[in-house]
Amino acid sequence: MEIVILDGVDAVDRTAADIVERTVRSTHVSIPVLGLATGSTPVGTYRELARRHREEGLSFSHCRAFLLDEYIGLARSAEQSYFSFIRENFVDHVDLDDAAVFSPDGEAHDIAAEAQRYDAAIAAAGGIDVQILGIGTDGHIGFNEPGSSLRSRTRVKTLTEQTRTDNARFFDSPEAVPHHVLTQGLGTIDEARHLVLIATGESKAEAVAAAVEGPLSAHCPASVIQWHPHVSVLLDDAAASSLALAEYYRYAYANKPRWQHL
Ligand SMILES: N[C@@H]1[C@@H](O)[C@H](O)[C@@H](COP(=O)(O)O)O[C@@H]1O
Repeated sequence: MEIVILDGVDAVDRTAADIVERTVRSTHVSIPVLGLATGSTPVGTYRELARRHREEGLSFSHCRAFLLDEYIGLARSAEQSYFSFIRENFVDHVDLDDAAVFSPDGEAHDIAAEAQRYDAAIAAAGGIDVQILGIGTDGHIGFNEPGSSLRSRTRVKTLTEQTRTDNARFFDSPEAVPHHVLTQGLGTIDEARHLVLIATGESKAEAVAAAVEGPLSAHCPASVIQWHPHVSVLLDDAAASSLALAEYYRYAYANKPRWQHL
């Protein structure tokens, strides 16, 4: 696990974009599979990737993408659905084929079957090469709320009131935020080959400290990243402000061997 404390949100966006770009341009991977997160944190990364597409010829036409999660009971066409969110904030601005962008169907009649189908689709694509992750203020990744099994697969979860309140800003009223979601499990996420967790702002500081320096525990689902062999945690100063070993992380990154990528 590498913890990188960067100078401002733009640097976080650029560094996350660098990692995605490296995967997309890799000659070792014929069909790069991207794991996309929603929420406001990765929007700057997506904007930077779209800029590189426009100005630097970065092409996503050979890529596939899988979303982490979706609300249950919200039409895909609703502007708050993650299906719509990822198109508005990323897919519509690059040359990624819309048909190559997959997300759990929160309107499926048989939601348990849909969850299994989604895990199988990720496996059939060869797994995810690079997974972007945000983090909720209660330590969730995807929509894996506290108490999520560390080896869970894609399934239904009930949102905490904290998450519903945090996400109310995207809806007309707090009551409109769905109670249930379909989310990749922590075990599903753990199978991605590279996890890139990004967090900015002071509101994420406690959750980041619990995820990175706390015990590996279902109480803080994001702590599952400690178990993974290739993790980059990209933070601004505010999101890093509760880390006990911040000084060491800065020192280690500043002295990183030049031949080593994130
Ligand atoms: N399901 C998403 C998560 O994937 C995201 O990480 C989290 C944080 O969102 P934000 O980046 O807006 O703080 O929000 C939602 O709950």
